[in-house]
Amino acid sequence: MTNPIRAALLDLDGTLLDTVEDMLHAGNAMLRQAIDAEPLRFDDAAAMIGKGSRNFVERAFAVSSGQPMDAPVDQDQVEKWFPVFMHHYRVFNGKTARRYPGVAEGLAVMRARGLKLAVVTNKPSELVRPLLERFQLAHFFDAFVGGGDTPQKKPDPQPLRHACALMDVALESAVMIGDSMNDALAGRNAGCKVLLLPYGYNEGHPVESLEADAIVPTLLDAALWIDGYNAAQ
Ligand SMILES: O=C(O)COP(=O)(O)O
Ligand SMILES: [Mg+2]
Repeated sequence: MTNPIRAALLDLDGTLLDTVEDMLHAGNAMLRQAIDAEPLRFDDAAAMIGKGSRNFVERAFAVSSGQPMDAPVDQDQVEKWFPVFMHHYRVFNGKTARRYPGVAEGLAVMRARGLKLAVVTNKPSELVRPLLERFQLAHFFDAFVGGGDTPQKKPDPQPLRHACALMDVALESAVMIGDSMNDALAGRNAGCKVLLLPYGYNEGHPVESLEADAIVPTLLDAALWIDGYNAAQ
């Protein structure tokens, strides 16, 4: 029985847009106010992105006090300063971000083939559409699922299920395209195909070490991989 791919679920940070500096600036503005700490470095911030903004704030406090990023931190402090981080994040959202090569081209090919497209990101939901509009990408998408739209975030499959329900597509007919273990695990757990891009943020777990149907260099290559897959069905 044939089962062509009818929908693509796209991760945002590290897949569509390079957003490290937005998060780095917001994190450092918060840390300056909270504990007058040494600023986070670019490489630290890149490794800390993946499990949503509250987790980024926890990691910011851990790293700025010289701990490994997933060391336990004072949750009262996180509770207090998370809204301050979000205030700065709203201000910086998209200011220093950039589109990765092949993104608009890849999305255009997927749309031309009739695929439904959703963004499935752990970035807080309120920031998702304004950011994609700023980069002229929002119009490609049928659905937007961000952090807070489902009780659980990636790597839980919940947000992928929600996106497929919104688009009326079976999970088995969808491919999750992302940059990290959160995307790979969520995709596998949901029963989707998984494509990974090597240029994003992987929390120290290179995409080569993750379970996927393929690693593709750009989103345009992802679109061509889907063409090849569907032609073979
Ligand atoms: O906000 C994050 O931590 C990661 O967002 P992403 O799911 O779009 O990679
Ligand atoms: Mg990502």
